[in-house]
Amino acid sequence: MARLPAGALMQRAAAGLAAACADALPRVYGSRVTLLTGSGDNGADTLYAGARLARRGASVTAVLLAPDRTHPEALKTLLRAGGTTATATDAAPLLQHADLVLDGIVGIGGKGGLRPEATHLAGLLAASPATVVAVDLPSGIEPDTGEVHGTAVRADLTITFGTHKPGLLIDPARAYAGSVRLIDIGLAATLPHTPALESLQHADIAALLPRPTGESDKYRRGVVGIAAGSTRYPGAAVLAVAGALRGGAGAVRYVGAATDAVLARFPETLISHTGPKKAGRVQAWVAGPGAADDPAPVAEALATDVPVLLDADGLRLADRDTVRTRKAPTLLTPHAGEAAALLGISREEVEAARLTAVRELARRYDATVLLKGSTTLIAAPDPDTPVRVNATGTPWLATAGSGDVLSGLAGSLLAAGLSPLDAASAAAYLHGLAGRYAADGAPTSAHDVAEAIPRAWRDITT
Ligand SMILES: NC(=O)C1=CN([C@@H]2O[C@H](COP(=O)(O)OP(=O)(O)OC[C@H]3O[C@@H](n4cnc5c(N)ncnc54)[C@H](O)[C@@H]3O)[C@@H](O)[C@H]2O)[C@@H](O)CC1
Ligand SMILES: Nc1ncnc2c1ncn2[C@@H]1O[C@H](COP(=O)(O)OP(=O)(O)O)[C@@H](O)[C@H]1O
Repeated sequence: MARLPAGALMQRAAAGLAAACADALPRVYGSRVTLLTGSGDNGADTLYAGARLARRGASVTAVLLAPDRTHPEALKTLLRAGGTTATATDAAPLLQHADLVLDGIVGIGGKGGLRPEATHLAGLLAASPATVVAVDLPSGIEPDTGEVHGTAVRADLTITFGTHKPGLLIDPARAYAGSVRLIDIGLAATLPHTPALESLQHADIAALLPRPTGESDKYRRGVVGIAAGSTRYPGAAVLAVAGALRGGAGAVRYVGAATDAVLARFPETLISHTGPKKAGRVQAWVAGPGAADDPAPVAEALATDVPVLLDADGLRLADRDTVRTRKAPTLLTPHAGEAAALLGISREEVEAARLTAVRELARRYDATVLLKGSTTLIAAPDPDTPVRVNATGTPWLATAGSGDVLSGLAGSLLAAGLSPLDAASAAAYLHGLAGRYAADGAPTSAHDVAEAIPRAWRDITT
């Protein structure tokens, strides 16, 4: 992100910060505020905000990480307002007895984790009962990727300026930010034209969802083929069909070994007793959930000229060169473990660097990739397309089979004519919202999530 000189923008940032701190304190007058002030503009923000709080009667002390490189004007302003300074060696009692701590060690200029002195302060802060407000972003997280290298500040509240940074949206860094409040300081004209990330909201998703018209019939609305399930895992087929039936396609066609289980639950499913190749008219295939070790249906689906979504076993069974060279688009929907296997790295490495992982998979497979988990990310094969971060969801979705529901839902949207990027984005959004409704603060099941999809759809579109 381009950096701008201080000045008016910094004053706006400081005003917003001071107002947020005042909201977070029972009262400003007489409260004890400690500033963790680094040598950059992020530190200067704390000094200007601290000056505003000092003028309102707070007792404000700035712990200066680099006393000789502190922003001189900002420091003068704090001192004039009655604030005081301390060095890092005196920080322990100041942090322990503060009501509120403003973290301005580093902002968007901090890369590669905190340096030792800052690490020490972050450790002391973790043991403090004070409310921690991070300036722009919590110090120590990687602003542009959401990675965390070593110790980082854990904030209760982050006041961010102008735009959300990727690190505030992607785990693991996201978890360090607490609640995030965006303040508009007039940066819009200076932000990059194409963002690195985008996060679709209700109205964006509503505009993508298919709507039947007077001319619609089941074939025009799209037929989604589900090649899933096995004698070992029949439930995966049932759940993928459950998701597909709620995804906007006009019909769901099933091929596989779980016909009886699928029909028992969903008699409206069309059944084909062949593989995908001869199954009849289908506008998009979902291949892989519960497929166990049979590569044939996956290979047959990939040999068609319609979009294919590969999930679960399908990811393992598919041939990478076939995916890369097919003409019709492919959508991959791995969780972190599956992504790790495809990339030849560990699950932990994927979870620590989700943005890199999803981009790399999209590049290697020349496919759209939806990486599931605590932060769901969707990357298109074109590296210049912003990665999408899903805004809905709940950890209650981490329940067996909920991924199968997602694959059916996304496949149905593909069959209805959405591009892989839009189908994946809309499916993740609906699925996350349905997960929240189904769970409502208590454990839920994949089937409940599927049944909550229509409510999520209605909420988005009405
Ligand atoms: N237009 C803008 O971009 C605005 C930026 N503002 C603030 O300016 C910040 C960016 O300021 P800067 O570019 O000066 O950068 P930072 O203040 O984020 O960090 C740079 C300073 O931190 C030190 N540092 C770097 N990495 C470190 C590490 N790992 N551990 C400890 N110290 C480290 C460096 O020596 C450098 O002096 C934003 O985050 C925001 O708070 C606001 O004032 C509003 C306007
Ligand atoms: N910690 C989490 N927070 C939010 N959502 C999660 C979390 N863990 C998993 N999920 C979501 O739950 C679903 C699980 O899918 P998946 O791992 O494929 O399960 P399964 O293979 O059992 O169907 C995905 O939509 C994923 O994004």
